[in-house]
Amino acid sequence: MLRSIQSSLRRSTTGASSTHLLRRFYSSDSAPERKVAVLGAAGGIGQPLALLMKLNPLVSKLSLYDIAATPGVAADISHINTRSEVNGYMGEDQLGKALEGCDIVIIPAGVPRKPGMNRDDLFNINAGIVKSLCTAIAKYCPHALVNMISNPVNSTVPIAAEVFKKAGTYDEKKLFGVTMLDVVRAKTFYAEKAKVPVEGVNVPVVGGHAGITILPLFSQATPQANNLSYEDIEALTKRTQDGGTEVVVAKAGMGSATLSMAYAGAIFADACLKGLNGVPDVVECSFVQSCITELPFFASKVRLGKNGVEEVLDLGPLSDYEKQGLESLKPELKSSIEKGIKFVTES
Ligand SMILES: NC(=O)c1ccc[n+]([C@@H]2O[C@H](COP(=O)([O-])OP(=O)(O)OC[C@H]3O[C@@H](n4cnc5c(N)ncnc54)[C@H](O)[C@@H]3O)[C@@H](O)[C@H]2O)c1
Ligand SMILES: O=C(O)C[C@H](O)C(=O)O
Repeated sequence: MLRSIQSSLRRSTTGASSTHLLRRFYSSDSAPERKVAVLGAAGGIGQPLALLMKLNPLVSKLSLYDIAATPGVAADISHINTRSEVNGYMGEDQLGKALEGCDIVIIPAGVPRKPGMNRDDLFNINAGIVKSLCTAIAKYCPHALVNMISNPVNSTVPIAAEVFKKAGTYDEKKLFGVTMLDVVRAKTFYAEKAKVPVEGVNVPVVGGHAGITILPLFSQATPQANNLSYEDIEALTKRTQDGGTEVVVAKAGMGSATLSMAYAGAIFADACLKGLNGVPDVVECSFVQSCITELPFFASKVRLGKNGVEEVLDLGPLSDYEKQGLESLKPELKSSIEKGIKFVTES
């Protein structure tokens, strides 16, 4: 069981050949030392994500930080028989220690949605949390890759960028909004509808991470299914855009996606680790600083390398339906980005 989770973590869009490469070059004995921190580690996402990162043989030190309950989570996870040393840190005065020497910082800290809310309704609380955590990152591990999970991602990523700019540490190659859950959902929904095994499916998802800003590119899905109508594609697009709300409604006041998010976050962090370690051709979708549209941040396929973002890949050929979706999402995404920027520049 443990081995099969580990081997699925080793798999990425690069597929079986990278699994083979990793086995050859990055067994836990020869993998470089990598410290990964999870901020918000005692939360609904934080706990299963910490567990999955503990199972990742590319991690040598796992640092679990939260404002409450981390000693218990860390003690529990530390008994698992894998490579990494686990340490728990609780409260602001331990944040520096949690971050020192980090290669990757994953941030799922902040409040989740309740039914009837949209992601932007979380801005007032989460913007401040993200700002203070990023201020500490700039001070204690300015060279770390940052994987931002806290919502609204369309605004929290620009907030992080502005905090780092103010501190003089901003490197656009190292800041990632985690949109992997949209890809995970698009793959599942597409595989179900096209009746193909999900393991072999890939679907790029571009734009942002809220409602219509989430734009799955089913015209580029692999394998291409001939059995899907225009209406099927419309329905799949809508379901992917509303995937978060589907979970919020089903949880009925008990929060939003945690388990699937932990899975998605672990896959994305694993891809970042592989990139840092020099594994070639690691490509995943992420919300990053971008020139591929007129918007300063945009989610698209990104090639990961030793310094973080190696290349932001362009959108490729879009169907007319996707072209329309792209134009429709721009005003909302632009305003969420500007809201994040202003939160820091005007404070
Ligand atoms: N990017 C995505 O695809 C995606 C998916 C799901 C959820 N989310 C977002 O992730 C965030 C967390 O969701 P959750 O379900 O884990 O929430 P949760 O309430 O279960 O956990 C959040 C954790 O953050 C901690 N926290 C609060 N302030 C903190 C601070 N200053 N420093 C460190 N930790 C702090 C809390 O103590 C708590 O343990 C939410 O904003 C949610 O909307 C994003
Ligand atoms: O929907 C949410 O509020 C959480 C997250 O962004 C998701 O997509 O599941």
